[in-house]
Amino acid sequence: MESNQLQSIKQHGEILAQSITRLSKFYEGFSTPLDTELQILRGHLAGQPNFTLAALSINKLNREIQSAQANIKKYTGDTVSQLEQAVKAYQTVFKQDIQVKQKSAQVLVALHQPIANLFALQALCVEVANLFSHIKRLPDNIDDSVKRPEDKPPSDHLYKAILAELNQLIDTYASKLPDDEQLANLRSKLAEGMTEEELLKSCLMIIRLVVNDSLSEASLTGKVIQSLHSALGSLNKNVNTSIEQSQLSFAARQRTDHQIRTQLDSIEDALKQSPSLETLKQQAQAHVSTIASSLDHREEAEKREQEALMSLLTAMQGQLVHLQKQTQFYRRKLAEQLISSHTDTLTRLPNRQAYNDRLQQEAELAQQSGLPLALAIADLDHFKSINDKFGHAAGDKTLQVVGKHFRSVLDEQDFIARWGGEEFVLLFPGTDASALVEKLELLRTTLEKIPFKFKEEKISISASFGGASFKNNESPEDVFERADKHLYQAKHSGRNCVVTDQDKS
Ligand SMILES: Nc1nc2c(ncn2[C@@H]2O[C@H](COP(=O)(O)OP(=O)(O)OP(=O)(O)O)[C@@H](O)[C@H]2O)c(=O)[nH]1
Repeated sequence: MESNQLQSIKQHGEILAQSITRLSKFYEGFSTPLDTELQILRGHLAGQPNFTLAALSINKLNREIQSAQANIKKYTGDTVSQLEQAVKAYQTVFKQDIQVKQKSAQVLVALHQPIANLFALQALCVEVANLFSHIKRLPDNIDDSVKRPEDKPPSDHLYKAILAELNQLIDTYASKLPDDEQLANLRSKLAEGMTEEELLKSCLMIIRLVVNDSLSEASLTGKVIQSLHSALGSLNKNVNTSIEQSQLSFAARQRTDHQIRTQLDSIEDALKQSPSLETLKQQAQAHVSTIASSLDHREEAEKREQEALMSLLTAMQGQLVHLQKQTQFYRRKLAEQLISSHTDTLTRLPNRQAYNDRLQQEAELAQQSGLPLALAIADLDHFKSINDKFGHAAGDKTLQVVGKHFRSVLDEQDFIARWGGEEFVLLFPGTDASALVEKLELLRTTLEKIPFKFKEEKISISASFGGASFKNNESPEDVFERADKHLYQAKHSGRNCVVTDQDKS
């Protein structure tokens, strides 16, 4: 009997351990503590399962899942910064409108508050959407002083700034919606230039896209997290129920064992004290039948217990499968988001966000190791004329070829990202000031040799470079500013040249 029971517990433990193994595979790499805890849980379920320790382990797992929310926090941060960009652009455009100015300022304050959860993010998105609903009143509301004649595209600083922001937002969404015609049209119209009214309408379209996307991301991620929590909660509840059942069955078995022992003691007493063989026979029969009935009860109870345990394990297995599916979906989604949020859609190079992340890493590494670090900005020369002369598609193609070329010339450890427009930003770990000049010269000279041909016309493309090396305790912003100044000098010295800190001294 005892061995039957052991056998059954062993089988159940094995089923659960198998499910946990599958779950571990899906979670693998998601987070190291999660991997470790799943391994511990597998240990508790291997051989003779220890449900008490397994319950503790599942509680820990619950906590680890919660820490996955830190990732969500990062995505929340990205969404908030996109919303902030959009609100700022909107605020600048409607600067004449006091009401908009006040409301935008309120929304910006709200965007700077800590965001407790995805629902709070959703509320912020709704707030931004409400703010932008003002644009519906655009034709009556917009100040005449900011209107321009239809045929004269505006070219002031503000217009350029909005254009750059819009281009960046379009890049972000183009990868998510590659077949969106409206987005593709908008991209080419932006490159051709547009009136302020058209620009405002484009702003509205992109803003709607950002808000809708943020809302759907927030609700999707919220649903997944909720589902993971509820699945782990049910699992935990089931393990606790199983422990309670085991305790109850143990007590019941103890009671039956006690009854059997009492009956056996009574037989022994009867053997000693019985006056005749006939009486002894009768007493022994009565005791044997009581023992037989106790054993029957015990067997039935064990069968019931086994059935209950089996159905509990089946339910747990179902929950684990559900959990696996959710986790797989969630991991894929996170990976996709991470890649698309760090890649420039046109050149497939890392984008500005990726550059910011990498810059932080490289600056920290350089500080720890004491190795040199340099950065540079590359800006194509007279790029506008390529667009003007050969069309926007030729301009796009040029950016792709140049991006690919720069990447192929650079060493593996060097980093390049598209900063925006016709500008690229580069990081050179372990590169000192003179090596920086050599590397930038190599990029420059090899670029001008690429044979570009548009509409049968051979043209040469060149770029200007501004480079700077990190000095002790210098902030990345200061180094970037210096590189930018050097780039400005390069442009004003006739273009197609490299200017770095070395040229200054
Ligand atoms: N085709 C294409 N053009 C772009 C893209 N992003 C920005 N541009 C264009 O790049 C041009 C940049 O022009 P400018 O800032 O005047 O610079 P430039 O003509 O290179 O002149 P210099 O930098 O002074 O040598 C503008 O016409 C933008 O419309 C893009 O993704 N594709």
